[in-house]
Amino acid sequence: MSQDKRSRSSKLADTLGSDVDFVLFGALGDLSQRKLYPALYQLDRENLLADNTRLLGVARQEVDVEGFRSRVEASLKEYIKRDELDAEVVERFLNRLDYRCVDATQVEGYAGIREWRQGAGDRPMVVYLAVGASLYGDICRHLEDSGSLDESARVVVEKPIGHDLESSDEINDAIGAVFPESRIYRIDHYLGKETVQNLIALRFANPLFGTQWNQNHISHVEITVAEKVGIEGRWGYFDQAGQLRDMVQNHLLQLVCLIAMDPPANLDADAIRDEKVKVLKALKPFTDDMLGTDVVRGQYIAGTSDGQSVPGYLEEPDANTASHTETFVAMKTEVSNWRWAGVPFYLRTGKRMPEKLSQIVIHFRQQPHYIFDPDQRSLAANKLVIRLQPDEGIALQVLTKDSGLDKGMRLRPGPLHLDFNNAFAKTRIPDAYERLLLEVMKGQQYLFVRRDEVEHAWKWCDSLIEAWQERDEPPRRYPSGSWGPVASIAMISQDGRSWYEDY
Ligand SMILES: NC(=O)C1=CN([C@@H]2O[C@H](COP(=O)(O)OP(=O)(O)OC[C@H]3O[C@@H](n4cnc5c(N)ncnc54)[C@H](OP(=O)(O)O)[C@@H]3O)[C@@H](O)[C@H]2O)C=CC1
Ligand SMILES: O=C1O[C@H](COP(=O)(O)O)[C@@H](O)[C@H](O)[C@H]1O
Repeated sequence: MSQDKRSRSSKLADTLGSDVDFVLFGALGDLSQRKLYPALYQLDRENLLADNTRLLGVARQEVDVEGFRSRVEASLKEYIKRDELDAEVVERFLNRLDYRCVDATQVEGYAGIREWRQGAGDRPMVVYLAVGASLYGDICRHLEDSGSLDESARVVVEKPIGHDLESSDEINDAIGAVFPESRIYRIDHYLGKETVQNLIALRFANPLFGTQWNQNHISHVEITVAEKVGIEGRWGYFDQAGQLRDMVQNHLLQLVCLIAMDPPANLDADAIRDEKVKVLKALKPFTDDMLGTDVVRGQYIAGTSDGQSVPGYLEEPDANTASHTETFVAMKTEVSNWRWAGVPFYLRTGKRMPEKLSQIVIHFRQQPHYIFDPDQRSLAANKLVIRLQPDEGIALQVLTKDSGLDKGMRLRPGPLHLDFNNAFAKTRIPDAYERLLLEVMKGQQYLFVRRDEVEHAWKWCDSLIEAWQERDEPPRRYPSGSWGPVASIAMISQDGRSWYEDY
């Protein structure tokens, strides 16, 4: 066996161990092209796809296998950096692909999928639903009725699952009628981000933080997920959803869970998910009287992005000019339990902000007795800044003595800084979908969302949506390229605080 082959085999034994048959519904859609093929290619390049792993693309368009492979090759060329495109790996990857034209709503077409699976032996089947959630029920049922499934089959579903608790229950029931929970992988791609997983390591591997992580030592928590992009031509989807359903119900609440949860007994999927559910259950529900003080909804108007003029939300292609859908939301919430009582969690997320920035800031309390210059009192607290993207890293703001003979005991804030790109320079930070696809192939569920998590997240969001609907107020306008409505600054400053924008 060559050295190369040997290292490939041992890597597989550590990570993957078996071949998989992917059946990808929505094989010609945006998600597949932008995220899934590039992620699978990267896994192949890293020798993490076992030799006989195959993928069957499924969509309604009439394309032959060669045409399908050319489309996938074009996606790789568009979304993979040039120096990461290896012709040999591209060819190996494309040879794994096959295609069937199937209308997912018609059971007749599924015979093609069943035939493709014949002779698969004990190779597990992973059905990936990169289609709208309204098709999930039909697809699961038809896969079963056509005899295409076996005990090995896992299903991967994308967010959003429904638009409220009731509709998510219907979708989850339809999937659950065919697949047991242990074989359902609900994606929240934020859980696949390297820095998001790092929250678990940071909190539970460092006693320094473990002992301080509660209302005795932390005064408040900020989570910002700012996007520079607008709605990217997705008016039809986005206008029905809005930023609360698109980003808060899933990604931001998962971040809240990872920050607020108690230590799990171990790293098993259910141990982690049990703790996350406790956080979701403890979130303080919204009532009408909190809308004026604790929540701000915004919608972007025309402005600039990277120095270029960009249209407002209501001027986007296909826009309905009467829409009150929010593209920004800021809120103050609380996890009402022993650990976090009285600690506000300030969340904000919006589209068309000045930059792409996802970061969590943990603000520690001040010392009980302050002995330095009274003018510097506002400096005297530590902050832990966890930068999720871009420029992934962690910075702990500490206070030291300012140097110089004339400075006396003046304080100077400065970061103890861990920049992931510098610290781990030789390691490429993988895209979230690479990690998630790998975990699906390994049959591990800890990075996927369990049904009760989805339900409790919806229950909390529904309380806010109902309060909004009763008030029926238009969102506040904010210019593209700004940090959202001024009211979101007022919301936090009423507590004597401000959004943290340094790093
Ligand atoms: N795009 C993204 O960045 C993200 C997407 N998602 C979710 O992923 C899913 C897919 O999104 P996206 O890729 O953007 O959607 P697209 O509209 O770009 O793609 C949908 C795909 O589904 C296929 N399709 C639609 N109807 C049928 C049918 N009846 N039978 C078989 N195939 C069908 C389409 O092909 P054809 O018309 O040929 O049948 C196409 O390949 C959605 O649930 C979305 O919410 C989640 C996070 C991010
Ligand atoms: O799920 C979604 O996420 C993206 C933001 O993801 P990121 O990895 O770029 O932070 C968001 O733009 C999209 O509207 C939403 O559906």
